[in-house]
Amino acid sequence: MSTSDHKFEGWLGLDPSAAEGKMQWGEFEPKPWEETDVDIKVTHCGICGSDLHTLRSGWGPTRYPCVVGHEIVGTVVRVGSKAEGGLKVGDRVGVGAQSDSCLGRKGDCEMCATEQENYCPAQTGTYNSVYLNGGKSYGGYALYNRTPSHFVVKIPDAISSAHAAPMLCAGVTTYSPLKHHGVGPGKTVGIIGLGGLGHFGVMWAKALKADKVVVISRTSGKKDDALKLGADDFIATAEDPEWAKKHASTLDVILCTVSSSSMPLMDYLSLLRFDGTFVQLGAPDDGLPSIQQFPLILKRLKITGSLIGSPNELKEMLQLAVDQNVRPWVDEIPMKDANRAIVEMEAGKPRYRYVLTNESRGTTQLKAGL
Ligand SMILES: NC(=O)c1ccc[n+]([C@@H]2O[C@H](COP(=O)([O-])OP(=O)(O)OC[C@H]3O[C@@H](n4cnc5c(N)ncnc54)[C@H](O)[C@@H]3O)[C@@H](O)[C@H]2O)c1
Ligand SMILES: [Zn+2]
Repeated sequence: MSTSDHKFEGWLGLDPSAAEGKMQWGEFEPKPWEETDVDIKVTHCGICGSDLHTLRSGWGPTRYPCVVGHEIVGTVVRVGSKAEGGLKVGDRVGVGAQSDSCLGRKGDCEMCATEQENYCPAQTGTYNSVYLNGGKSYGGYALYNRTPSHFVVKIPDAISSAHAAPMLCAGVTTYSPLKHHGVGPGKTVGIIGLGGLGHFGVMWAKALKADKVVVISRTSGKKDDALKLGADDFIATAEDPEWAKKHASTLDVILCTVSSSSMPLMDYLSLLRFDGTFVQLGAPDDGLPSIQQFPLILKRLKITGSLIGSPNELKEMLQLAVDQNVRPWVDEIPMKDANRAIVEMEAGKPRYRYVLTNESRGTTQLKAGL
């Protein structure tokens, strides 16, 4: 099919019940085409925790109909005459959680000028967002995707599409803060929550040669996995009341990927050494627990956050994955089973990322499978 004269098809969330596995297959109107755009035949799309927050309007009202999915890999089928990056029809490419920014079109933008496009105030999310030309953004639980070329990255030959997909959000969201906060030799790192983001956090911290990586989880159910992923130690907070005391002041940098507000934040902070940094990545629907001042004051602690990664960081991370042989643990699930997959994601089943796949499935088969 030519993508120029068709609507696209995908899994539409129509109201918050979509997050309970009630997405419906249907047509949507991609953004109006611009010559800087690329159309991609989606072969793979990872399922990120953010897809669930958005489907259920957890972060405020979602712009339904909404097609989620921002760990997209596929094949280029159409390239605009002004596309960047030497992209060609047939290239294997990826799109992460950001699909546009002002790129200077709105005047001076310090973030775009310094290649930190992910912090551009006018950034467009890959779904549930609006482009500067007024079109809505739709994600990768679909057959096709249209994205401005600046936010389309080539996938290195050495990385399979199923492995590349989760790197584009979960991967870069953990890689970027580890790099930014100087994780490497001499640093000890804690990763709270072993899910899609968390399992990448462990692997990147090891690939960056951190001295020690500790996983902090509620139970010891994932301990063996954590050690296989490269972790040096594991803390099960629900199984040892003394955990915070035993491990006090041992970590330099903590990434917190927990997506619910019921977390012992002050105990987590007590694990940091003097001058340590706590990076919140998880984005609970109902915010974070309150913070007491003295632990911060007494150890000069820093609490910060981090948002996905820039196009340059995506490229850097893919290269690190090639050089250090970092690959996520994925389960491939046919696109037709997306509703089942998101219900299982909500229940915490993936070990550690589900990737929806359209490979060798046409529209007819998808419809037949509904
Ligand atoms: N900051 C960003 O740029 C960014 C990017 C992507 C995702 N996110 C957010 O990160 C969060 C995690 O996303 P994900 O895709 O890794 O989800 P996930 O479900 O794969 O992983 C979350 C993990 O946290 C664990 N967990 C939940 N509560 C916990 C607790 N109290 N203690 C310890 N572990 C706990 C869960 O069991 C699960 O393993 C979501 O809120 C998502 O929206 C943020
Ligand atoms: Zn994501």
